[in-house]
Parts: sequence; structure tokens; C-alpha cells
Amino acid sequence: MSPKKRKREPLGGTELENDAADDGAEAPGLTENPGIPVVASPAEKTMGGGARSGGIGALAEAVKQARARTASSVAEFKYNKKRVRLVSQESELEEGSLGILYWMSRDQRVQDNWAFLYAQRLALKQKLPLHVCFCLVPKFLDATIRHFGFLLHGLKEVAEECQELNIPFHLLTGLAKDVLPPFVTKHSIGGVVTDFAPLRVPMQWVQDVRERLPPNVPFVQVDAHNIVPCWVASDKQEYGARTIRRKIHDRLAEFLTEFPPVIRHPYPSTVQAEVVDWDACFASLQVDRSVKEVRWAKPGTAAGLAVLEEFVEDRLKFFGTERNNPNKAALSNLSPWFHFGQLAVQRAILEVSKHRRRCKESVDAFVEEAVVRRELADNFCFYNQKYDQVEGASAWAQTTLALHAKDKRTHLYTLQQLEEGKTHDPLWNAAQLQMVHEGKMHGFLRMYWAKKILEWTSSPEEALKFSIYLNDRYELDGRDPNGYVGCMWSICGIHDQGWAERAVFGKIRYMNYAGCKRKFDVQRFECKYSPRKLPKQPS
Ligand SMILES: Cc1cc2nc3c(=O)[nH]c(=O)nc-3n(C[C@H](O)[C@H](O)[C@H](O)COP(=O)(O)OP(=O)(O)OC[C@H]3O[C@@H](n4cnc5c(N)ncnc54)[C@H](O)[C@@H]3O)c2cc1C
Repeated sequence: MSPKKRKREPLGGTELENDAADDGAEAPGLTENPGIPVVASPAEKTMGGGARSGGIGALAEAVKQARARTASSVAEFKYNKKRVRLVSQESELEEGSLGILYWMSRDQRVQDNWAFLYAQRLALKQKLPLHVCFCLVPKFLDATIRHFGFLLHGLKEVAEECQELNIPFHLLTGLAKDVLPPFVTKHSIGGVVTDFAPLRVPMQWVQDVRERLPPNVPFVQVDAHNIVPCWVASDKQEYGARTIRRKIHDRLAEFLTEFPPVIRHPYPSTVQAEVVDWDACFASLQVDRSVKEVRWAKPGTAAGLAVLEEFVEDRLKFFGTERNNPNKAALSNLSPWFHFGQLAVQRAILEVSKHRRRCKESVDAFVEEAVVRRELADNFCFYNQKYDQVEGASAWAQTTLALHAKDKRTHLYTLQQLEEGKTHDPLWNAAQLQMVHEGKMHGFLRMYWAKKILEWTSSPEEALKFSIYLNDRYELDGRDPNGYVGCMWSICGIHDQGWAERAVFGKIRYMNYAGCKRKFDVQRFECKYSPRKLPKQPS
């Protein structure tokens, strides 16, 4: 007997593309936060420690009030459904279901999360319980304990927040395709909402789940990471910042809005989430533990908001003029929290934009980096399946690199020499060691660093492979569209133009040591990250 349809509530697709609101310690573990062991970092201070306000920061409180002023809940909010796309064939919820599930993946936060909000909206409208799950894979693309530690600490905070909001949080262990569909069936979940990541592994996870979910369960995806949803910003791979910039700016009035709050859920579930033993979970991970967690970046949304607050107060004023100076504290340092979705870029932009009158140049530059460049990276990975291969580059770049493939290299280094920072170039070595020890290389140096790998390895393919390997292994923000695009920009000229032709690089833009010396005090940086001053790492 086919189940009776509940009040028809579509979950995505064309019916939703309608602006109007529808009616519708010592032991590695997580007990201590942040987890240990950690790298003794040379960074001056811990980011996100909340030291200034000793607990909940002024910004966190102001943000809470702003959400509350926006709407009493997402059910009363004019939700822009262009953020949502239908993944399943079925688009309507059936009667008899016992809950809505948000499968959290890229966007690991409760508030300021359009996917979480959409799931709660459905649950409120249907008067159903809301569940959240995260599928923890014990191994992911060579991520190390540096990454998993940050992720798990953040999730622990998510779980605690969910509990306060009467929303069971389920940590499922295994690949989503194996654990999520059985969960849906067992608990009679009526609809599934997930977030969006353009990289091939998470895209495949979504496809696999789609194939295994019961056919009568609608499944939608919400772009909760970008301000302008990736599929709205453009329907094709863009040439560069110059072609996507206007498309994004033209849509900001529509999408750069305040968030309503995720509220305490009024429809409790009879299904209780299993209590997560976070320490056991941490201990059971089968990951490389030699790349240590870092102390300067405290994981979690609260810490991310505190870093945002510090940035706005202390560093934003320098961002416009000093962001290319690695000796100056001018950057936001927010990329780890953005990467793990612990902080919404949209929240950062809403806050930073309030200071345009005080520091226009900085605010405009920050919007360019965090919105235009970042969303361009998502665009590239979404529309180009070869986003991490030389074949993914433009024809002109592939041709010029091929023409110069046999050019004599002045130096050739092995992966191990590069990894240990043992090249002839003290600036490069310092940048490499900054990344190894602190988990974050300065943004300006990332370009120089990757370009030198092209210069000192036997082929562009090898250069790309080494740079992605090192970036993903050591950068806390690694395995991100920004990282693949950063390496592809530096080595394969994507989103760039042809420059004067030279050996090895062909027409790919070149950078050199002398250029860096003109920009900042190179010696000071080299001195700070000299191997003599740093502990031996990784062990
Ligand atoms: C070779 C190379 C590798 C890179 N690897 C990564 C990576 O793995 N993960 C990552 O998030 N970024 C990467 N980037 C982009 C950029 O360098 C970092 O986002 C930035 O340094 C992070 O520091 P921040 O948050 O202090 O940046 P800020 O300068 O404060 O910028 C704020 C935010 O804007 C975005 N942003 C800044 N610069 C860029 C850019 N060039 N492209 C896209 N988005 C940008 C980031 O989300 C960043 O957090 C890479 C760039 C290059 C050239």
C-alpha cells in the first residue's frame, strides 16, 4: 500500500525557485579544548581564546540579538529558496514520517547556517522533530590529526549546542552511503537536507546517498558556504575574477542578508542521540598523528567569532595596505574556521561591512578576497572536474607549460627536501616551516612558495602534485577549493593571463626573491622561521 502524502511540501527544485516565502590532557583527547598534543607555536597569541571578554564576546552577543531581531524563527522568515536544489527525484514529504534530518558535512556550525535553517524550517512547518547527523570517516584524503582534531573539537561544540536546542545530534561513523540511509529508514525520516561542497569526494558522497535513500524520501542540498549560491552566481566555469565579480556583486543585495536564529526545537523526538564519547572517537581515528595540532587556532564557532572580533578591532585597518606583508598582523586568519564551516563567511562579511566608513579600502579588499576570490574557487571546482590537474588549465597555459617542459631547471628538489625546507632559498624554507609548524602560511607567500615548486621540480605535473600534497598535509585550511585553485593559479595560470615568456614558466606569471625584497623585510621573516628557532617537527 502506498503511503498517503502529507500536506504537499516540496523540498527543492523548480517549485522552490521562488522568492516568495512559502507556507509552507596528556592523552590525546577532546576533554580539554583545544586538544593535545599541540605544536608549540611561535605565533604571538592564541586566536579565538576569547581573552578580551573572558567568555562570550561582545560580538557574539550582538550577533545573537541581530538574529533575534530578524525573525522569531526561520518559519517566519522569507527564506530564499534559490539556495536550495533538489537532489532526489521525489520532492514531497510523505505523511507518517517522524522527522527531518540535516546531514551536516561542510558547514559545521549551528547558527548562521542556511542548510540547518532550511531543515528546521521544514520540521517546524510539518511539526516534526529535527535531527542532525555528521558522518565521520576515520580517514579522509590524507588529513592528519591536525585537521581531525580541529574538526572534532568543533563538532563537540555543535553537539552541545544542538542538545541545548532540543535537536538530537548523531555522530555516525562510516561513509555516508553506508550509515545514513539505514538511519533514515530506521527512524522514519521524511526528508533529508545537506550542505554543499564542490569537491569530487563530497559530491560523490551526495550521489551515493541519493542512490541509496528510500525513493520516497526527498533529499535537497543547500549552499550554506557561499553567500551567492554557487549555481546562482554562474552556470558555467568563469574565466577569472573579472568575469564573476559583477555577477556576485549584483546578487549581494539579495543574498547578503542577516540570518534568522535556529531556535529551540518545539517538537521533541522520541529517538535520543547516542552520547558521543569524544575521547574514544579521537583515539580511534586511523590518521597520521605526526603533524601536530596547532595551539594558536582554537577550534569551534565561538572561537571563530572571537577571531572575527579581534580582526575587526585590531587588524582590519591594516588589511587594505599591509595584507601582502608577511611580517605584519593584517590578515583575518579566519581561513581554518571558514574551511571547516565553523564560521559563516556571510557573518564575517556582515560584520566587516559595518566598518566601511572607517576603513573603506580594507573592507573592499576583504570582500574581494573572502567573497569574490573564494566564490570563484568554488565556481572553478564545481564546473571543472580536473580542478587539481594540469589538464584542468586553459589551453594557452597547457601549451606554454608543455613547450617549456624540457627546459633546464637551475635546481631540482625531491619531495623530502621540500618538505623539510632544505632548499637554497631561505625565504622559501621559512615559508615552508611556517606552514609545517603553524598550519598556516601567509597568503602572499603561498603564491611565491607554489611558483618556486614549479621552478624546482621536473615537470608542472610533479609541481602540482607536490604543492597539493604539502598544502593539504600541513595547512589547517587545506583540502579546500581555495587550495586547489591557489596551486592551479600559481602553477597553471588559471584565472590569470599570459605574461612575458621565460624558461620553465613559459607565459605563467613569475615571482622572484628580489620582488619579495621590494615588498617586505624578507630577512626578518626568514629569521623568525629559521630552523634554529623552531622545534624539530614533524617527529
Ligand atoms: C598556493 C596557494 C595555496 C592556497 N591554499 C589554500 C588553502 O588550502 N585553503 C584556503 O582557504 N586558502 C588557500 N589559499 C588562498 C589564500 O592564500 C588563503 O585563503 C589565505 O591566505 C588564508 O588566510 P586568511 O584567512 O588570513 O586570509 P585573508 O587574507 O584574511 O582573507 C580572508 C578570506 O578570504 C579568502 N581568500 C583570501 N585569499 C584568497 C585567494 N587567493 N583565493 C581564494 N580565497 C581567498 C579565504 O577564505 C580567507 O580566509 C591558497 C593560495 C595559494 C596561492
